[in-house]
Amino acid sequence: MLPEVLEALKPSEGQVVADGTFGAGGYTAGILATGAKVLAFDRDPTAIAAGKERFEGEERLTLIERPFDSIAEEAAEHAPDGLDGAVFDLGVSSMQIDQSARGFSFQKDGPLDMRMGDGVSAEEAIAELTQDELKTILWQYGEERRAGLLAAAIVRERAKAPITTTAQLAALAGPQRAKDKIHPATRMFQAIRIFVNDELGQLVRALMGAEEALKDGGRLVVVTFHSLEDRITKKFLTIASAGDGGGSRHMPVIERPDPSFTLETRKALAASEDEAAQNPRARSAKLRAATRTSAAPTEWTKERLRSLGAPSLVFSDLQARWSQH
Ligand SMILES: C[S@@+](CC[C@H](N)C(=O)[O-])C[C@H]1O[C@@H](n2cnc3c(N)ncnc32)[C@H](O)[C@@H]1O
Repeated sequence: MLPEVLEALKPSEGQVVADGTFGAGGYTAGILATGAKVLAFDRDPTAIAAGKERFEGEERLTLIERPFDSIAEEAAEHAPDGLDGAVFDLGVSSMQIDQSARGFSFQKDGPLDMRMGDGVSAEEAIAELTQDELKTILWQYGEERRAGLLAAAIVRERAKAPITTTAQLAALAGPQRAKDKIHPATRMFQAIRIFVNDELGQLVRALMGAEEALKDGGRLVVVTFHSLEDRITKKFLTIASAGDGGGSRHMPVIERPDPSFTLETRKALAASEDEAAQNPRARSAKLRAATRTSAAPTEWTKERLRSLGAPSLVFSDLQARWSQH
């Protein structure tokens, strides 16, 4: 969604923009072409190494091999006057999915890894988590209706032999039948990948970090690929821009007196028909954008988000314990 991202970010010469998800550098190249400087993050060392080669000698680019929840800290160092923009193009890159050795894909057999950067592998998680913990992960991060059944199948299987490959794990979900729109292992793989990389915790902290790091008038652009990411982003922007996103009988809207963002997209933008036709992944992409106001960041947003926005697992001891390994 590069054209839509650039339209929303509006980068220009002399500005400093963070690309939270450098990947193959497509967005970074588009931003650099406007004359802006880029602070680009990727937690994947291979993405950063390829980027150093591709952009060798580019003085307006700073490549940072760190998770993007460090955005406020890095911006304080590299852009002390604040960022003019920040973009997050969430999820895994096609480079990562296509390499079977990274273990992201159930379509190709490979070691059960799924790490974007360092940390604990999916193999270790699958070997050590309890059946209840597995069930919670599959339910909350995969919205998998068969969470209980699959957690039990994993525990039964690993009692016989260690689960070390993507094919072994995928087989537990059963074969794809003609009536299945998606492969039955899709949600299980999504859930474990999100858990292993603490993807939703990263997102929550990055949104809070962007609130801190963007200057007055700075643009925030987030491209999501599944409903959990989109819900958190939407909730955050609703909370930060006006109220708490409540409004039900159980959860009245609470207006924030000093909104830190103004919404640029009330409804998320989708990829163009052309892009969706060429790139299947783009079909589920949703872009949301907002502009930072001059209001100071507050703990208020964080507290409302915690109580309303994300699956409870994001804030749990279980997730914290495993992401600190
Ligand atoms: C969808 S790709 C980005 C593609 C990029 N926009 C481009 O034009 O090539 C996502 C990238 O973000 C990285 N990534 C995902 N989550 C991250 C995080 N929390 N911190 C840093 N990098 C992350 C992944 O390693 C991957 O390389």
